[in-house]
Formats: sequence, structure tokens, C-alpha cells
Amino acid sequence: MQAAISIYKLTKKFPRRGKDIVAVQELDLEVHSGEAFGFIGQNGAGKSTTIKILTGSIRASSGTAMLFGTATTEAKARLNVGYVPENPYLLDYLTPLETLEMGCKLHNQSGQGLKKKCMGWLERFGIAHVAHARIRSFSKGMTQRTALAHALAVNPRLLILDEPLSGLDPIGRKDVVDILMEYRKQGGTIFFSSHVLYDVERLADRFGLIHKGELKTVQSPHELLGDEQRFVVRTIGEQLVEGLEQDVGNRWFTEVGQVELWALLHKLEAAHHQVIEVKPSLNLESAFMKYVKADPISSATEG
Ligand SMILES: Nc1ncnc2c1ncn2[C@@H]1O[C@H](COP(=O)(O)OP(=O)(O)OP(=O)(O)O)[C@@H](O)[C@H]1O
Repeated sequence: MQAAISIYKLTKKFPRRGKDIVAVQELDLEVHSGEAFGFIGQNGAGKSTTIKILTGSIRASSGTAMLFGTATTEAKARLNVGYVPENPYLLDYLTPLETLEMGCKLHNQSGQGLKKKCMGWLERFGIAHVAHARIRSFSKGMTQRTALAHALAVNPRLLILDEPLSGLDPIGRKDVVDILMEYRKQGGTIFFSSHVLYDVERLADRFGLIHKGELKTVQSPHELLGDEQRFVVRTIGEQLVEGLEQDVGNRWFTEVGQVELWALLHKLEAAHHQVIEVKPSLNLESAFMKYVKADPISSATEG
């Protein structure tokens, strides 16, 4: 099957007096058609620069990037590619409905059902009630929802999303993750960046970690977490159970590894404890820290 994204020895340098800033360095990556790929890294790691090259907003200094076999420097590579940049710049004198209709037309989609289809996407993103309002009056979250609805309305064969959940409240983030998972289940391909892993952990089939412009590792969530997955268990009960720590009153908690979890749950059942939460405590964020010594202020390398 043809790769949705093929990147080979991609390098981007930004000229600066003295030493150039190397935002992306010799990056090799292939994203398969039908997969959801999370591109993660700290602030300034090189995620947006890579995405801007993929979407043709900027040119690479060297190396190649292709979408479905077409170089990203060619306009036709972007046909039926839905893109939401980190800070979407929508024409603020248009309405969401006009924005979606215009986007579809740019991707050669028109016809009788267009308005209905666009309204359907605005409904899905919870902004149908402002379909005819000017975007200029919108909050960041509503603008983000409009941009995401626009990206999905074009019947994308690939979605490229730079920090897709930024600016959204927790309910909005969940809504968007659900919509993206649905798109993915229907065979869509997603390439998204994030520096906050919590919300997107369940979305990706594979994650690539970029740090200071270099791709450090590409792994599935399962590979990353391995056997080290741990769980926080919270209960309510009257009886003392070995291994549990008292929280407040008759509330208890503990942290156990995956292999001990079942035994603990059986013990809790026998002691008539009500389990109120079982939550993974080692998330991808901490797993990735093994690959990257977290810098309080990260920056690109200098070349
Ligand atoms: N136009 C530019 N001119 C000069 N330097 C730039 C430019 N764009 C990006 N950089 C630098 O390149 C490096 C990578 O930036 P990039 O925006 O790609 O990071 P990022 O991983 O997307 O970070 P964030 O999560 O903060 O968006 C940073 O050091 C940044 O300052």
C-alpha cells in the first residue's frame, strides 16, 4: 500500500546571524495509509516546522517530503488533505458555513448536497447554532471547532492536525477525539502533533518522538508502555486491606503493577470494598521521558 506520508532526510534550517537554527534534522519517517500517527515533542522540538513543510507552507532546506507519492512542493499533493494549523487563520468576515463551503469547493467538491453536508459537520462539532455568525466574534475554541469541521468536510484522505486539541475545553477535547477516532475507524489517515499527551494517547496507532529536530523513536503505545504499566486504584470500604493506604475516612488508594492488579481486585471484592477508580498511572508522557531528558526550556539545535 502506498504511504500517506514519506519523509526522507528532511532538514530545515532557519538562517540566523552567527549560527543557523536547525529546526528539523535529517528526519526519516513513513506514515501508512489508514493509520493515526502522533507526532510528539516538547515546545520548539520541530513539529510545526515539519507540518508546515508537509502542507507546503514552507520549503525544506534539504531532503524530501511526499504525500501519497507527490512532493509537498506541488499543489496537487494537498488535494483532499484536511489541515488545521496550530493557530488556524480563518477569514474572520466569513461565517462557518461559508468557510466550509469554500473549503469544499477548493477541493473540487460542489453540488446540491454541499450545504447540507457542511451543516452536518457544523452540527457534529457543536457549532451549527452559529453557522451564520461572523467568525470574528468567535472564541478560540469555536474557531478551532470551525477549522476542524472545515478539515473533515473536504472528505480528506489525510488529516494533518497541528495541536488539534489546543484551545478546547475538556468536553470539547473529548468530542474532537471521538470524531477523530470515528474518522480513523472509517479508514482515514491522521497525522497529528501534540506536546500534551494526556488527551491523545488513545488516538494514535504509533507515536514518533521528536526532540531538538531529531526523531528519537517511533513506537506503538503498547511498545512504549511495555510491562511497566501501573494503575492507581481507589476504593471505599470499612475493612483494612493489606497494601491500601487510607485517603480520607473510609476512602483508600494504592498503586500496583499490571500483574498484581487482578489479585488486588479479588482481595477488594472479598473485603467488600467498592472500587471507585482504576486508572493507568504511567502514561506515555512519563514513558517518553526515558528517551528524552526533559529540558525546562527546550530549543532547536544550532548548526
Ligand atoms: N520562521 C522561523 N524563523 C526562525 N526560527 C524558527 C522559525 N520557525 C520555527 N523556528 C524555530 O525552530 C524550532 C522548532 O520550532 P517548531 O515551531 O517547529 O517547534 P514545535 O515542536 O512545533 O513547538 P510548539 O509545540 O511550541 O509549537 C524552534 O527553535 C523555533 O524557534
